[in-house]
Amino acid sequence: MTDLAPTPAPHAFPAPRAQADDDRPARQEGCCTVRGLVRTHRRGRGRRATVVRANDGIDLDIARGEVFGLLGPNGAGKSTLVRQLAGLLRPDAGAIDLLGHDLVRSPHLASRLIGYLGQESTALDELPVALAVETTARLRGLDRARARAERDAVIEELGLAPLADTPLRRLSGGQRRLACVAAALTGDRPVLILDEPTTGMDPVARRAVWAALGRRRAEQGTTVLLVTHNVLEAEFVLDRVAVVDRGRVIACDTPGGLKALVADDVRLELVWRDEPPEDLPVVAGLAARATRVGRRWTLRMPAGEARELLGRITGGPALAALDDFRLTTPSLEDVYLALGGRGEGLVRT
Ligand SMILES: Nc1ncnc2c1ncn2[C@@H]1O[C@H](COP(=O)(O)OP(=O)(O)OP(=O)(O)O)[C@@H](O)[C@H]1O
Repeated sequence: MTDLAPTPAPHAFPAPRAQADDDRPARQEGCCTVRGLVRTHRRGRGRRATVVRANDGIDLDIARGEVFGLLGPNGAGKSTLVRQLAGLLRPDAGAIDLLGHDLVRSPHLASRLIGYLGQESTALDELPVALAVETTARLRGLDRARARAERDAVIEELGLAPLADTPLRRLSGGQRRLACVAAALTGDRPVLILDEPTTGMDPVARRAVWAALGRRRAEQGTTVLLVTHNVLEAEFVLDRVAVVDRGRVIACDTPGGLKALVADDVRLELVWRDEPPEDLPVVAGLAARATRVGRRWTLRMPAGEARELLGRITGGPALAALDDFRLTTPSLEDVYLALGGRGEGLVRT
């Protein structure tokens, strides 16, 4: 497949309140400020123990009403960061201000301000979906009538009505995740922190989640902090994104602003039927520059060079070894690679 056009957005969020005309959210009142955050984990026991610097001096500024993302591969330090913001993990050093509160000194305040969805949430597994949502709402301080009203609304909103009476442990992975998102959305929290909320979900469920978050942002000014390693989602749903690698923020901007860093380039993807024919000079010349995932080679280069290369590949013997190729405008993944990030942990579907 050849595709020179940018992929269309599957879902566009409603604009945040007071958004500017360009795609850059207007600078609003601060929601969360992080300065110099350091958190280490000890791995192993005894003399063999090593220390992992999971967050290595993180600075962030998140505005109210913003949908802000943390993008990075496995082990980059995203969950460690959001668990500190949610008051579940104490930083070794640094400061976190959330809506004017010092969360390092008073981590217990986080649970009153934040609706948090962690990567693993098994606490609700034995409960039917409706009761899990209602219980979460009650735990977050809603009276019974309001908790039930929120339960019914969010179950409807996320299309969970047919599963309302099914215990979470009997659901598929994606359905279970959707039920956990439903629970996380209850309780009118001004800030939602969701760690890979759409993992395992089909496109319909994902769209329902993005719509629900967009609605809360548009109607209540809710601030949303999302963790993802899905570069496509990051492009479509986030106002701004911090690219995290090895415990550090290596870039932070709007998806458009980040992509401008590599705007003069295009991305060339080559999918080989079998082993790439590296004995052919044109292929051998690309081998060292390509990022390889299985039989897929990805390269970023100026548009003219890509056209010339494709001409040589498709006009010569290399064509017989080629299963598919694709020429596209750069994505956040290209930005990530250009910044020195490791691309193999990122998801593109
Ligand atoms: N409880 C822990 N004990 C020891 N090491 C940990 C612990 N939690 C995280 N780590 C390590 O800290 C680093 C950052 O992990 P973290 O879970 O924050 O990354 P992540 O970006 O959220 O990854 P993923 O996308 O896989 O969820 C990794 O090297 C990880 O192995």
